[in-house]
Amino acid sequence: MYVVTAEEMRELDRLTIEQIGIPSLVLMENAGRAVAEEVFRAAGTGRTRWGVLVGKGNNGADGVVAARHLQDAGYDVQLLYVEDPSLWKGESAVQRDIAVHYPLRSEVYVPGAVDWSRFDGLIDALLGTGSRGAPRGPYAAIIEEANASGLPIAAVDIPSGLNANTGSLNKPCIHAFLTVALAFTKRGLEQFPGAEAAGQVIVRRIGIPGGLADKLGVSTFTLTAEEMDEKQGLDAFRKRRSDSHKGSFGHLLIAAGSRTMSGAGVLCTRAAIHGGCGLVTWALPDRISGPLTGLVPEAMLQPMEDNGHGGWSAVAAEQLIPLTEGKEAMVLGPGMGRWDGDTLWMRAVWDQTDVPLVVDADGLNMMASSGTKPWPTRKAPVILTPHPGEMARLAGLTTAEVQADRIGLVRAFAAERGVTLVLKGARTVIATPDGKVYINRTGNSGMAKGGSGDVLAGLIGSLLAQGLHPEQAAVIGVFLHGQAGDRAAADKPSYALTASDLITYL
Ligand SMILES: NC(=O)C1=CN([C@@H]2O[C@H](COP(=O)(O)OP(=O)(O)OC[C@H]3O[C@@H](n4cnc5c(N)ncnc54)[C@H](OP(=O)(O)O)[C@@H]3O)[C@@H](O)[C@H]2O)[C@@H](O)CC1
Ligand SMILES: Nc1ncnc2c1ncn2[C@@H]1O[C@H](COP(=O)(O)OP(=O)(O)O)[C@@H](O)[C@H]1O
Ligand SMILES: [K+]
Repeated sequence: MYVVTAEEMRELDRLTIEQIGIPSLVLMENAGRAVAEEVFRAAGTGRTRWGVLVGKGNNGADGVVAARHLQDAGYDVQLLYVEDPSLWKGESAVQRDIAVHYPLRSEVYVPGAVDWSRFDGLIDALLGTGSRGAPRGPYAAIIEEANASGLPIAAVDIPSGLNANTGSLNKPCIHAFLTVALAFTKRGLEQFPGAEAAGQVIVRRIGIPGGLADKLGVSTFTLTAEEMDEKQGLDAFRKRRSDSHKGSFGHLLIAAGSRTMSGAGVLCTRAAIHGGCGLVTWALPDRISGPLTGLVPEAMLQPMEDNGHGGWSAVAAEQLIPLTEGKEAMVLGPGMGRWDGDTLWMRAVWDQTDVPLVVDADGLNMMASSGTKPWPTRKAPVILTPHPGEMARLAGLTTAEVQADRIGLVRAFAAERGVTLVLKGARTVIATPDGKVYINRTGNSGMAKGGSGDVLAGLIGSLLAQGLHPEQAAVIGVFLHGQAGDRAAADKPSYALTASDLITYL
């Protein structure tokens, strides 16, 4: 499903009106009716007294249309114009005049003078994709009063105050239980905290052809079931040929684990096996290999030169590099720890191997320690799987700066570095080197626990080793990882979920 920016949405509106010839008022009528239908579906015949907060732009005009349809359905509707509508122009003025003749009841908002107990719910038609910066003047005041009223709020297109492109919230911002996104969902509705402020997001067609988004070059998508099956080939990938053997499904090398973080290696290796690859070799410091023998009986262990404390510092890059021969992919980083000179070590592995590579955790930190100058593009593909803290180190930003515009950041970073980038956290985003971005919707907060990321790295490595394209491996890996979390959370309380459960439910 396409995900658009405010600018893309305006362009899609314009193309539909000017090139296809659908009048703007028709789109508006479709939009307002769709909002009314969704509010009616949510509120039923129990909550029938609705206040509609109307701004002066097209978002407000959509709200007036919705008010008409709700009144027709038997609701008791009241328009609250945020400013005196007598000066309004264009389609807002058209809708205002229709409201007079319809008639709809209306009043002009006076701060502090609204008796909110008159309503069972509110429709937020204050600001949409034409909004700039934090809501000002009476817009700010009415948003604060509406939130404080405790009434359920349904937002038209986006909650007013939301940054439609990033998902960050201006002060104040409407907190809705339902958002009816018109024509396409917006980036800001798909990333937190915007996703929280939006409540349930329902996308309704309003007459803008879906194919127009493709023509315009919209390249951000949510991972729906359709996207997974038809475009990413999830179903096809899951079917294993009857005459296959372990050699058919690739051999993965994992460099992971050290004395205090041996579990990271265990989880990564187990996840790789459950992810379907034929053979897994786990390289680990010699001292910890003894105690771990048998913990993952399906994997082959490759004990490495030990630093005397179960760490990696004594392993020369030249000892790891030959192990990549005959392997279809490598995962490097989970639980490896850090040591003096590890950045150069990592750089040697980067330069001197030609297996597809998944870099996670300490592998990412080793890269970040060399500064923000991009490393040369490898011959074989690279997938980086940072959480926001690791991403901040890689990009030379603060974590807050990373989170402020996750989609914009990953798209630019993946293109600049020529890598596939998986920025983890609720609504993980995946960017490809050629400019596509996918937003994942599976997963839950039960997965916010140490070890979940190690499982993801092993799973993505497993898919790469099976020959999937890096884009497919990253997208399918993230989707299945979250789906496993959701299946586990359906069987037990999410607080009790463990990283090991993710593997069981893959
Ligand atoms: N045919 C179409 O185009 C279709 C459009 N559709 C609908 O239109 C919506 C977009 O409408 P839009 O472009 O008119 O902008 P909108 O979000 O209503 O508000 C802009 C107004 O608010 C003001 N304003 C801005 N920022 C502000 C702030 N921070 N604080 C206070 N005021 C602020 C700004 O005034 P200004 O500051 O410029 O004087 C301007 O007048 C879209 O989300 C969808 O619902 C659908 O019906 C489908 C067909
Ligand atoms: N609230 C959440 N909703 C969905 N997924 C989550 C949530 N919190 C964490 N996750 C997922 O769990 C994993 C955690 O990875 P990471 O932070 O690297 O943990 P660790 O390094 O401890 O294994 C990521 O895939 C992340 O997207
Ligand atoms: K709105």
